[in-house]
Amino acid sequence: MNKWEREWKEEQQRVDHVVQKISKRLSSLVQQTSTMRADIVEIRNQFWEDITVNVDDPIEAAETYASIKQQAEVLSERERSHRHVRNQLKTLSKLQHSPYFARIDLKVEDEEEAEPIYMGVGSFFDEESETFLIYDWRAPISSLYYDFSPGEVEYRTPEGLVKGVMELKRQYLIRNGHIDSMFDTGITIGDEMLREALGRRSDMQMKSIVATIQKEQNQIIRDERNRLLIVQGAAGSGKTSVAMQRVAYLLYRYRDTLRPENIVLFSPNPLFNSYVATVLPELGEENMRQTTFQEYLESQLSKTFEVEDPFTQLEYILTHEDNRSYAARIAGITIKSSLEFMDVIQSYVAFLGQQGLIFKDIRFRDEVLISAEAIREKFYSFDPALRIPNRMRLVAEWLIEELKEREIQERSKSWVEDEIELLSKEDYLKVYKKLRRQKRFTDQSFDDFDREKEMLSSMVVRKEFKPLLTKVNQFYFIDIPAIYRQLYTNPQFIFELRPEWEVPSLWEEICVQTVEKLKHFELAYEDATPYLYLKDCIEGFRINTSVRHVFIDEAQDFSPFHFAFMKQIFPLSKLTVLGDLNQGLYAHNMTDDGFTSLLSLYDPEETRVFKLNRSYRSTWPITQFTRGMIPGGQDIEPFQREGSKPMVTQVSDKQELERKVADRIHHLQLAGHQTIAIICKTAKESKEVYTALQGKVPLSFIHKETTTLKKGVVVIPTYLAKGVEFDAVIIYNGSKSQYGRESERKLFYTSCTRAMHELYIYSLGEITPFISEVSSDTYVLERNL
Ligand SMILES: Nc1ncnc2c1ncn2[C@@H]1O[C@H](COP(=O)(O)OP(=O)(O)OP(=O)(O)O)[C@@H](O)[C@H]1O
Repeated sequence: MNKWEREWKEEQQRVDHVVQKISKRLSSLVQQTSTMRADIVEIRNQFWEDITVNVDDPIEAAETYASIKQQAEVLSERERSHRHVRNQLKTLSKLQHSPYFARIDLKVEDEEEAEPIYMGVGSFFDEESETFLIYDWRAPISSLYYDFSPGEVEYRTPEGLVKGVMELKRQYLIRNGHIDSMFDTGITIGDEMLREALGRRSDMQMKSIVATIQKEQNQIIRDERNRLLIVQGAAGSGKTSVAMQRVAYLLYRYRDTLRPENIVLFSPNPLFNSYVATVLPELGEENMRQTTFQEYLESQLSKTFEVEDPFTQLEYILTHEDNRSYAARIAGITIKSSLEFMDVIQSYVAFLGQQGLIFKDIRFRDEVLISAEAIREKFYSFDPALRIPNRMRLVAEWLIEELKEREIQERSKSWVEDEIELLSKEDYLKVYKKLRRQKRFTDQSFDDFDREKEMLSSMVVRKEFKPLLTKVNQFYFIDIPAIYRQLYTNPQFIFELRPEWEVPSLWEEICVQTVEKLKHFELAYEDATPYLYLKDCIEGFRINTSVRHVFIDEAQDFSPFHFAFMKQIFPLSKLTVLGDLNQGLYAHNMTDDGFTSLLSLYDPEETRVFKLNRSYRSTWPITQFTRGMIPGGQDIEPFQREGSKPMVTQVSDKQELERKVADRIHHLQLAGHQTIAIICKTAKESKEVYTALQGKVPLSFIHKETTTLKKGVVVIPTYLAKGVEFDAVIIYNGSKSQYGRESERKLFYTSCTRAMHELYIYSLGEITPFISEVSSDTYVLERNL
């Protein structure tokens, strides 16, 4: 047995020892939880029995209160401990199979001997030996593993800086308590381990990367200082992975104060949400709140409008270029996404503070109770120095008082009597009981009838008025759609608001288009955020203060306006923004100013920008090929993982194309690939391809309502494939006619970069210039003409 084999054996013995300890602890914890649960149930049942409620005597009432409070505290303390034990159980069950993935031997300054530190997805403290048999990967000491190679090291703890020497850095792959592989690593976290992790086939769920986090990724994961973190990373550089590990890190680091519901992740589509949903549970943490910006918009606007989603907008951009109104629509998207447009709205709001607000009549049974004009007058009678939302609150209070008076007047109207006739027996009984309670019913009093009638009419009127009062409290009397529309009804109006604004040439047409849509209660995607912003400026911002961390993935799809709006609604939150400007698909990011506008929103002292240039997803040949398509692509570092060159096949007719693609799918399946995507430019093309291939190969069609990805072959438009990866990718038609415009370059690049192991591009007719420009050594060309 050589030295390495001996060491391997000793390591396996340690694994066995640790696993045994974990099993022992697990059984005692299981025992503990069941006792705890029984305790809690018992306390809950006895809660009221142990307390004598006496509220008549103030001294006794105070005692009762103290006793309730004490019982509640005991209960909540027990529940907390129960939760804690349950979490421990969850972590230990994971550690039992794979207790750790790395070890470092650290000799701390002034100490004689090096101490081995083992790292896993959670920590395990052995009470017998009073040592940590496993350290959590997020503990301060574990940072050494990610940040240093063997040699001199230092790390920060709450007590201060610790210096020392790392004598060994070792990695393991342990499955079911068995060491499958083990490497000693030098400079970075071993490429062998990484290669092995990246070489695996995709199974439609994102994985945790804790064992192989790279130094530059670790910095982002552990950053605690900055309010705004921007991560600009190449396709496949680990942005989403970093975001997920960062959430896990924050939940650990601030475990006493931060709960998963205080963190929100905005992702590009619901499919992506389900793709990443398993990462945190794999790390023993609960998922943060996941949503899409569209979901937020809908929650605020869907009662009033049919809100267009970003995919429909993109579908329009990609398929309607011959449309007469196309240029104005694109110009409108660009303008309405800019920070300048936010300034326009602010000027408009200032204007509205003086004049121009539009209100709705408050009507009741086809009669105007309070006219829009009266509300308008009231509003402008308040001190103009007060902000609009404050004046609106005063208007609402005034309206409620007015309505209360009207309510009394209404009781004597004839419709009330008719309604009383229609009342049910239960309603009568209610009134009767109420009168009795009030002791107003006498046995033979002659006015009993009048009292009953009075009460019945007030009941009938109140019931009808209640929704009116609720609506007033919710500011329904303000006509926000009309106010937003007013901004566009007269194209000259904007010059009055901001004479210095350089109004684009197509502004008139943009106005016509916007008004037309609004008339039908349709809100274009580019209008949704400006509309909400205007609404919030008038009604007051619906801010969320419980959210402490907002993550935005695929952030290149957010406009400067979106970012500024996000800052308003999450005022106490830190922001982690991850994106790749080369994958920007939407019209609003064609201006290419990147994250400059976002940077302008935060203090530079509290901001940090990270760049991730190493790309991990695809094999070396695929990244070599794709990086040639984009400006600055030479800075992307492909990861050394072998594979075949992408293949570009040119065909001359549709049948040939269908046949070739079907054949390719068979080959890929035979080669064992589990996830194969046929990526199309649009939903329209996806549908056609799906119809053409159906029956030839088993496949599923992914559309914007699809929420989970399954293994197998999928036909998918690029914008839904964003952020996701596949073993093999087929670009259905990478021809010049499909991807000929400069604005389609990023779309094409995004599609190609979804491939992990193999990439095939077919082209019906002339090949897209985005390929012809790339060095011909990076791909294999096949012409079937
Ligand atoms: N340190 C790492 N160790 C192991 N795998 C990694 C590491 N970093 C990234 N990966 C893998 O690389 C692939 C791409 O990662 P991820 O999806 O996070 O990248 P991305 O930058 O968000 O990509 P894109 O912008 O193209 O959607 C994933 O399979 C991920 O598991």
